[in-house]
Amino acid sequence: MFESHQKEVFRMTQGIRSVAVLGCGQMGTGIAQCIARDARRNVFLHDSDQKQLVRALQKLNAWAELQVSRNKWTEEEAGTFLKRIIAAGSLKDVDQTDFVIEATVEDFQEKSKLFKTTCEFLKDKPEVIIATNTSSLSITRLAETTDRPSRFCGMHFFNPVPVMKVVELVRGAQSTQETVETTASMAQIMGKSVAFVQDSPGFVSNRLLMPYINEAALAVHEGLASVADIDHIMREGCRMPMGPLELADFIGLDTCLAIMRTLGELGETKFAVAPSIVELVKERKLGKKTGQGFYAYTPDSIEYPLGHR
Ligand SMILES: NC(=O)c1ccc[n+]([C@@H]2O[C@H](COP(=O)([O-])OP(=O)(O)OC[C@H]3O[C@@H](n4cnc5c(N)ncnc54)[C@H](O)[C@@H]3O)[C@@H](O)[C@H]2O)c1
Repeated sequence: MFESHQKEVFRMTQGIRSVAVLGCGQMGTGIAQCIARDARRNVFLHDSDQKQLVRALQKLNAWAELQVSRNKWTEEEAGTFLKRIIAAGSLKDVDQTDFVIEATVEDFQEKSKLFKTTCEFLKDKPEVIIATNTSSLSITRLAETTDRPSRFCGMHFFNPVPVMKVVELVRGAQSTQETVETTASMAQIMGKSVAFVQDSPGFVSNRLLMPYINEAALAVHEGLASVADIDHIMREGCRMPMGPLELADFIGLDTCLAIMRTLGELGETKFAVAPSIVELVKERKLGKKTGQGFYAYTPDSIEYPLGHR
């Protein structure tokens, strides 16, 4: 049974030799790492901000070096891993790939603009699946902004990608069974298990997680306790691995705010966003990635480990 499933995963993914990752912030970098490390495929990294691209390559290099210095990999293994990672000269290079994973900002207009251009470059490759790592946006509506709604679906990874083992797989109204199965197989060769969820704001994870984070931010706003004490209570009293506010900083407050606004589409007043989150985002205090959010971070604490074997 297990063997026949493995064979099927192999069959679904054998034609996929190169994967494009669009957007290489914290999620895109982690996704690229799993494609090169676990799926053993080439990965084309693209970002509209050259600095982010350089930063992603530096992180992946540093991670490979760490594997060697800890005797987990030989120099040759590290070299093979790094050879699979290619900085795309431009978005046009997407035409050299067989599968696309989008991980740019959580903004419907931005993502749909990017899909439009991506599809122009992919016009001779209608078979290529586009998967989006959106945390909350409608897969069906995003699919409609592409030229291939049947070959589009949601592939929601968790942060940090190389460490977290599950992917929420979200089918759009027009996604075919083959699209879903191929994407699920891709997730599996990247070392992830798959949970199938309906296309609804925030899917399952963020529908449950964001109200919790928002409530913690409201508690700060109301002066119920300090940021550190709220996190301490939830870590030590409720056995959460991270407190809600450090988790919000880790995710990125801009991403949290965007997700919460999408949850507002559910029409429930319980999703009214805490003023402290809106204020921090206005001040570009986006959490760990900018060095300041609910907490302040020193420059060397901004980098997080990308997963150790
Ligand atoms: N942060 C999390 O915990 C988390 C978890 C799961 C899913 N996500 C989702 O993943 C996506 C990315 O989140 P992130 O945390 O990596 O954000 P991030 O801010 O770290 O990175 C976003 C990257 O996208 C790039 N970008 C923006 N517009 C672009 C464009 N038009 N073309 C190419 N690149 C572009 C930015 O330069 C940046 O490097 C979002 O949709 C988010 O909701 C985030």
